[in-house]
Amino acid sequence: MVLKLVGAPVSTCTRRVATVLVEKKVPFEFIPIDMSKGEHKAASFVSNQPFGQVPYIDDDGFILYESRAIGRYLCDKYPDQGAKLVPALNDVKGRALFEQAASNEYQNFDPLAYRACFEMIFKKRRGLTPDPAVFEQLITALAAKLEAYEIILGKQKYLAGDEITLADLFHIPYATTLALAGTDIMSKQGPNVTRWYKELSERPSWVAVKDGVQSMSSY
Ligand SMILES: N[C@@H](CCC(=O)N[C@@H](CS)C(=O)NCC(=O)O)C(=O)O
Repeated sequence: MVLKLVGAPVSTCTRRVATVLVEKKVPFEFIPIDMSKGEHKAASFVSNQPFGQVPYIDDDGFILYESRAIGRYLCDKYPDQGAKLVPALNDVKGRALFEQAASNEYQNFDPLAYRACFEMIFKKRRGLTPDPAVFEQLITALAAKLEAYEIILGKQKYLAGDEITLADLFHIPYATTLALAGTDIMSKQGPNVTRWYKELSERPSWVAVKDGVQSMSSY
């Protein structure tokens, strides 16, 4: 049975998963959830995603949520299909460097990037008033983190080495949404971050889903 991706077409986390599905060339059926109607809080949804957040996948009855966990699952299930994205299990050092880079995304990049996007974009959707001063503080803090990225990416092509991994791809949804929030931080931090961000934002898997996820029946 074809894998089902249950999510919202332009949610950042749903598009994170869809990007990996496209990278791994996994056909999927997209089941859209209308968050404006609160469908993600309905009992039928919460029975599969107890936090009432999109997305989750239904892989022939196997239910999994958390976008990054889904990405890892897809790479483990389809190691020889599509882009590799995660070092092999027996590549102990490669695996450790991948997890180091993935932690950077989750701990150093995502909290600040998410809050900056929340301040200028998501607040408006909820009828709240953005605070540009808070946004600027967050962007200043994020710029300090990106100074470390500039050093890392000056020594290697990607965050975990010279091969692209999930750790790079996981950044794309919020890195690109930052531009919509009104900052060019990803393009002016330094030549290495600029080069890395440009490549990620133009990656075909992201281009295929960035304007809204749709089912993919074949590749
Ligand atoms: N850590 C979760 C976060 C999921 C998440 O926050 N999803 C957002 C949309 S991108 C959501 O459903 N927000 C609604 C809510 O939290 O009530 C993941 O990576 O899947």
